[in-house]
Amino acid sequence: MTDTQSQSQSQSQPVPAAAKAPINPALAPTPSARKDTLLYLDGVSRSFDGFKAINELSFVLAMGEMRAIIGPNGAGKTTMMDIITGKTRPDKGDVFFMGDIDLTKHDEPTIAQMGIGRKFQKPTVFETQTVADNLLLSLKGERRGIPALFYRDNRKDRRTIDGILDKIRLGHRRDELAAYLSHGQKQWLEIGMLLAQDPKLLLVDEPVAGMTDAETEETARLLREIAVDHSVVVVEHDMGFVRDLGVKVTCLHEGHVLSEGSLDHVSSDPQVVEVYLGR
Ligand SMILES: Nc1ncnc2c1ncn2[C@@H]1O[C@H](COP(=O)(O)OP(=O)(O)OP(=O)(O)O)[C@@H](O)[C@H]1O
Repeated sequence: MTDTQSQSQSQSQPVPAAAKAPINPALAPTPSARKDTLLYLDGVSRSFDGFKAINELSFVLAMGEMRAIIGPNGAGKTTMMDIITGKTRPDKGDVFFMGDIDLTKHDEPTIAQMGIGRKFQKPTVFETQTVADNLLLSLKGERRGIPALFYRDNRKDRRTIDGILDKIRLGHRRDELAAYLSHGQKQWLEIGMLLAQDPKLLLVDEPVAGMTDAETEETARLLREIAVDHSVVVVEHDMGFVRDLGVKVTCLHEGHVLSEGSLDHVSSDPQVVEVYLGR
């Protein structure tokens, strides 16, 4: 179904009560489409003490795509990320990475090594290390776990770190302790630490919470640049920022997809307005 079709459909039908919003089968992926996807979730459910945090969730991310996930508190956004990264096991459903890797069969460290990097809302940089050493400690490969003190720098790593520093707008702060960065710059450094692991997919949770307006705008630019050669899923409540990302949006509610499409389409969906944007 096209955006226009679903829009006109939602305009011509009465709006169901939000609490009883039906799971829309038109938003479910077709199994044959799985092989060309980076991320493929279908019929995924997960309960906590009988409460369905994720309920028949279907979600498909194309190779190279950046997607924004929105939705009210408790919609299941974090639990969905937890399921993708192996932190939480689904009770049922398919969760595939790169077409044929069944993520439900792997643990968290293995999934991270396979190329799914996650950034939590709160920055967790090493404050007592320099900006460059934070990146060095995050580089993928054999230096993992080697204290920076004993590590002999090499030209290739230095080039990689310089490239990341330029990208995350911190080249001029490379030798300063991370503790002296602003909140926004710490978020960029942590995004850089993800990039240092050379992930295929970045999951980024509320990156602009607590940022200044200027940092928020710069973060949208930064993620758009990163999305040129990475796939990205961004969870965010800041609609101005989501608009600046300029990507397809998925709105979750009660553990499943309520609406999906352009931001204009999703934000004019009466169900989304009722449960989220109109509040
Ligand atoms: N480990 C857990 N044990 C019990 N309930 C949980 C657990 N994890 C999540 N939940 C519940 O599942 C629901 C979905 O939570 P989740 O954190 O995924 O929502 P969210 O969309 O990320 O919300 P927010 O925007 O507030 O971060 C919530 O009602 C939450 O209380």
